[in-house]
Amino acid sequence: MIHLPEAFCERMRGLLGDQYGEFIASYDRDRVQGLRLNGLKTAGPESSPRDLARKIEQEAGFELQPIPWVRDGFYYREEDRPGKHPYHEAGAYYIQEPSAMAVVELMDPVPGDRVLDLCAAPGGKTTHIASRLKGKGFLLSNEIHPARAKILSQNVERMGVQNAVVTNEAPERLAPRFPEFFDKIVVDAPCSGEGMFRKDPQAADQWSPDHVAMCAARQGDILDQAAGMLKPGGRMVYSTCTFAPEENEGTVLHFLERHPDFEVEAVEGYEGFDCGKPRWAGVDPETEPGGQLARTFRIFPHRLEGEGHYMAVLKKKGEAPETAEFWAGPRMAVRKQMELLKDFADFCRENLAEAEWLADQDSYVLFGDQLYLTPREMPEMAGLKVVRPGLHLGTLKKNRFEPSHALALALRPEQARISLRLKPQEGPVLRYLKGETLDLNSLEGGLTSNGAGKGWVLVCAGDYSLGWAKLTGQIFKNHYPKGLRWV
Ligand SMILES: C[S@@+](CC[C@H](N)C(=O)[O-])C[C@H]1O[C@@H](n2cnc3c(N)ncnc32)[C@H](O)[C@@H]1O
Repeated sequence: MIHLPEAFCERMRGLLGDQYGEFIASYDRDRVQGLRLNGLKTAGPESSPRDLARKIEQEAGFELQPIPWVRDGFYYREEDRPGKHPYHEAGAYYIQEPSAMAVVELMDPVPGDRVLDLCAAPGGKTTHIASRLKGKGFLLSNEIHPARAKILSQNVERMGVQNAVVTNEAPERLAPRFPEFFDKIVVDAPCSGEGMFRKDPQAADQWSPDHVAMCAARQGDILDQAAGMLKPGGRMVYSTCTFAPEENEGTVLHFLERHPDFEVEAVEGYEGFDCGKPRWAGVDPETEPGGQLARTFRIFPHRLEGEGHYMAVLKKKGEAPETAEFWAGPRMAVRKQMELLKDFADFCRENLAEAEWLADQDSYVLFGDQLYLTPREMPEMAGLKVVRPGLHLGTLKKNRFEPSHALALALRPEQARISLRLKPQEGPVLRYLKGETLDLNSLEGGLTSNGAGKGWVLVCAGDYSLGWAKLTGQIFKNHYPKGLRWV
């Protein structure tokens, strides 16, 4: 039984009126659990999300039910524990609270967009955006807290994202660097977390009216910085996981007062979503210009199977400028270092089935001996705290190239010359995740070799790449990173 703060209950009673009983009763029910399929890993040209979910159900023994407002989202049963399955390590899906999945659905990023996720850790919205971008366009995922930025980067890696850069900056340091740069921005703001009380009872202990007021002030500051980074005509989604009107309608109302170049866009929600509540922010809906706050969305736990969320789709008036300028500096420098990339080129020829990694040399960047593939559209980043400048390809060692774990996760099985597809549930895949050496003689099938008998092997759980092993004779030397190994 969760202990809810008395002042919170009082306020919700006043706001919800005769719905309060149902609302408060929802805290006694088990919370619903959701996962979102990773379109970067599961995208087959002919498969619908439901077909892919059926396949995962059969292979992993889960029971999945569609989340109605999310194309790739599914409810799962707690006892299936998908977070402890090899498919989770392979980035086949991301575990995410179902109502939180609505944010990126409303934002609707499309391949080629330049997107900023300003408050991004641990990466729910970022990995959703990346899945929608399908590797095309540019995603800047930022997180202010260093430790959380690291976790964000690890999740970006696990999901096999190629075109995202992760930074660890305060919004006010990013804003002057990217004036009117992004097509879309998500501000999933730090908030008082009233929608998290079931998941995280500690959030209830930390709640206070002063904390709500502090969050509202901070949200306004973050939104002000974000506003300058959005192109005219661009779309910004503001969201919180709290019910407090000060942090929702109130924050949006004051933002619109300060930024008359923005308006709330009229987009379609899902039938169970509630409208924003202007009156809760002290605004008479009859007199509010354009009824804008009523075009924002609320998800309540007693009305839908989710913990609760608030979302506003904000549009910057005007037309996007035609021109786009990109940074060319370090790429030119890398060109001069092409002979250093020779070992990488040899690695690709010997171990990858497709030479596509060599095609776009302008995007390779070296940091010391670490080689990265940066998004084509990466802007000037010098002077910013960059946690991940793009896809980490590997390390240039003396006369050889050692591929990174991130590269393994970004490849599909058919892109490797030798791949080992292990059954997702059985002994060998678990032994691989524990860091053990595998012996070809003890494995039943699963090895696909395109002519090569030795070299780097892409180890997969079913159809999803998990990591590297090195095959010599009959032995697969395990290269699953030590820090990730299962115990
Ligand atoms: C609601 S969480 C983001 C969740 C994330 N979008 C996701 O989907 O996984 C808000 C994040 O904002 C960060 N944050 C805290 N203060 C901030 C500030 N002043 N500016 C920007 N971000 C801040 C927090 O560290 C936290 O990671």
